[in-house]
Amino acid sequence: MSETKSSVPHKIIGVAIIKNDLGQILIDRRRLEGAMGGLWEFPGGKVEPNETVSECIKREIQEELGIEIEVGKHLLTIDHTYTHIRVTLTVHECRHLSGIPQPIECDEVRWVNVGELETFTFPEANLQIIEVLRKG
Ligand SMILES: Nc1nc2c([nH]c(=O)n2[C@H]2C[C@H](O)[C@@H](COP(=O)(O)OP(=O)(O)OP(=O)(O)O)O2)c(=O)[nH]1
Ligand SMILES: [Mg+2]
Repeated sequence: MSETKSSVPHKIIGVAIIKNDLGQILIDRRRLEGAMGGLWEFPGGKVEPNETVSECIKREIQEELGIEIEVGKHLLTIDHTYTHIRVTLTVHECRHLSGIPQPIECDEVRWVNVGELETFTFPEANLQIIEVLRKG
């Protein structure tokens, strides 16, 4: 008998590729304590019950960074299984509207050029996102 079902929890994550007027992208560094601590990521978080992915992204970005964004079109979806969790990253392009990003729920935030992304350490699942952005 083959074992095909994974027993780790599965979460749907809304992920924002937020661009400013200079074409830079906003990244944040996850808190040192906790899962994937210290790694850089694109802002976002878990989709709550009765919430669309777009609603989730807008809410998470307001909660985590204190800024207003416009959630734009879907860019890609990545399904990835880590040792303790399986995530489905639903990635949307977003536009920065107002506010200066604050590291409210993370250690650091930065605007970076697409070409600089490879110099930061991201979770494994992000390699595909960065590849798409570099080609974009
Ligand atoms: N936001 C975000 N999460 C990512 C990225 N890449 C990646 O593997 N993840 C994973 C890390 C986590 O397992 C999961 C995001 O969950 P999270 O715990 O940060 O969710 P959250 O913001 O709702 O946080 P919390 O309220 O549960 O603390 O997705 C990414 O680029 N951005
Ligand atoms: Mg988050």
